[in-house]
Amino acid sequence: MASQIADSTSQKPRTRQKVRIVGKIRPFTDSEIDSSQGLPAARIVVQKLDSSDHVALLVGDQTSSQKEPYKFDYCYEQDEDTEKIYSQEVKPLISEIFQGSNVAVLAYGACASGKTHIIQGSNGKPGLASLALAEILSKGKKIGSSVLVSFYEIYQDRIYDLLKPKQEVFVLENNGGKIQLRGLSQVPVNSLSDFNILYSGEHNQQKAAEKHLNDTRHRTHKGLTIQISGANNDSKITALGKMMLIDLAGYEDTKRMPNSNPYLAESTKFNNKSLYALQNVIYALNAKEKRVPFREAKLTRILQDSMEGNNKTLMITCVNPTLGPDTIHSISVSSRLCQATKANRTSTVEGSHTLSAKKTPRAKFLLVDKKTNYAPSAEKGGRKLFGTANHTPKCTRKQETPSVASSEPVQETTSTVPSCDQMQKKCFAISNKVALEHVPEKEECSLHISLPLDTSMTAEVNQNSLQEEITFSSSKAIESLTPQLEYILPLAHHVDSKNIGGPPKLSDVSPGFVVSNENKYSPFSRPSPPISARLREITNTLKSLSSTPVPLCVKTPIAGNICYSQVSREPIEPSTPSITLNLDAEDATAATPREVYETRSCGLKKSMVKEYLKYLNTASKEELKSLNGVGEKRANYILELREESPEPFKELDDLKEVGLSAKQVNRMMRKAAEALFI
Ligand SMILES: Nc1ncnc2c1ncn2[C@@H]1O[C@H](COP(=O)(O)OP(=O)(O)OP(=O)(O)O)[C@@H](O)[C@H]1O
Repeated sequence: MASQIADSTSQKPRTRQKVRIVGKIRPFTDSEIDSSQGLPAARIVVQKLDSSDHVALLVGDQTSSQKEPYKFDYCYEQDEDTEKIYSQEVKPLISEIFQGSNVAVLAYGACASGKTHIIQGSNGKPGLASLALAEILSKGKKIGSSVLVSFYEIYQDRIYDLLKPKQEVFVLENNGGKIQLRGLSQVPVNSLSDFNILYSGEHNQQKAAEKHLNDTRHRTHKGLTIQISGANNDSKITALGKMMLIDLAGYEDTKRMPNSNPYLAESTKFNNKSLYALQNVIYALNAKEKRVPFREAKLTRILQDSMEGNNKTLMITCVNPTLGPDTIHSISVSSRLCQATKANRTSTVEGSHTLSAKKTPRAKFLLVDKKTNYAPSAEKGGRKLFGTANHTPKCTRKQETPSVASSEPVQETTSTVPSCDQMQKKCFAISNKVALEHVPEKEECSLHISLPLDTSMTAEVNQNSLQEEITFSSSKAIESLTPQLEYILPLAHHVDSKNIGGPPKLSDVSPGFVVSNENKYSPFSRPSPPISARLREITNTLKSLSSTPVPLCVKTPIAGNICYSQVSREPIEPSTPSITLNLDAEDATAATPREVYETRSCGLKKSMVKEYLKYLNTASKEELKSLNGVGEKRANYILELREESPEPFKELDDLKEVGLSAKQVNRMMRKAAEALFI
């Protein structure tokens, strides 16, 4: 092939991306040469871009009129063989796995672009798998570690063990977030010949040269995992790093496929969906996005622990020199992944690659398959309505999250309203004081206050610091703590309203009187009520903020020095913590009704989100289907996720895993909130 290497341009070297993307142009095959009656004309040119290895691929007419070429980290040309790719790209990664890192090597491209040849080898030439394994075995022997291999394929988004026929493999996430493949066999390998027997054994796929184009079984993703194990002092096997090599299924535009084989079209659709998912992951990693959508497909789930963190990934985009539309698509996608940044997430998708931009619709680059319920990306940079449930709440108006009832953008304003953080600190300060001080017995009385379910404050304070009693030693102390009490007392309303009809007022709190809550709730003592009921409770509390509190504190005379109350209350789910206050606190700071309102609203939003996520993590299929935006398929997928991980939804962002966009989540939560006011 005639290729030109042009001199470097003025372009600066690009920042190193997380996923390295190189191209490999395969040589023309005999049949291609035969059909063109001689060596076909070169239609692809590799141009060096800068002093680093970065290159541009000029394809077809672009050689003469190219404005923006397809950029790659590097590209191997037709005459460069797999050994060269191995020594330049893969061998340097092997030392990393001996230091505990994981590495993924992916062969991506259109059908017949040379992916299997690169990974598995063909025509007597070894592929990357054998070359890497030989090196790993030799290194491993030197340090006394052993090598285990697994071999699997992903067919229609299901994983099968290729070393154990018909054995399905399940991706699970343990409590520590580690990915585990249940049912996948790991076979110890001591020599390259052992490996070759396994690799080309009867369970293995057909070799590249023997593939039948109409065979659906060869259109699968095929993965090989080489795991290194060491022995620690207790002789327990300890896993070091691993290398995953994946021969991805070829990308094919299903619209161009003949209708004759519906099974083939179906499996191709699955393959493409998982390829989109993979592209989304690579894009997110290279653009250093906060959220990487590993859960979109089994393929990406498997790769998660080899791609995230400091692990390294190499993607080799195989290029068929005949340059069909699928090859152009693969080149275009790879180039964009290579240049992924947060800023060009949307702007580059339309791209200026005239040739591909028209033929590669934006949706495909955004890698969202709208028909799929499990592979959506919906990365639209949408505003979060509620923020995330497990973040420290921020009540100042400098937040990005509008209120439940309003979808108006939140203005950034300066305000004296304290944040939830500040309020929490106040409460911590109060409770800490109690722990330190002994109140003179004669003057003491107790105020037991249970906070409503999961206010922002209780979530943080409950488990560690709060006591069951608030003890007042004198009227002076009550005065000094007035601002805090104004904040805390209304919180008792949630519990108290059932029996005493309203929150205690400040005037009820005085030495010699007790306001108490005798209930001892445990959040785990009984099943949670339906989410609608719980949300209604939250809303009631919110409503109470806008109404004048009714003085309904129960006062009981002091018996001796011990203050107690006989207020009977129904236990209410979930547990509401009690707090202990000391009125001698000297560092009391002001809390205005506005502060109270801001703080509580923030807590309510957080509570609502938390309850909603808890519901998604525990509800039955039918219950899930009753939610706005959840149908049969999505409910099934949620159940599937719950099988893989005990608590798949930890924050609102996780709902994107089931194909909900930020906008949909926003709508979902708003609907839930609205329902409470009907
Ligand atoms: N570097 C190479 N040198 C010689 N022949 C090659 C090379 N790469 C690929 N080929 C040949 O090209 C043909 C297609 O290659 P291969 O089967 O590896 O493609 P593929 O991308 O894996 O295809 P599919 O997507 O259908 O699985 C094979 O006949 C293979 O032998």
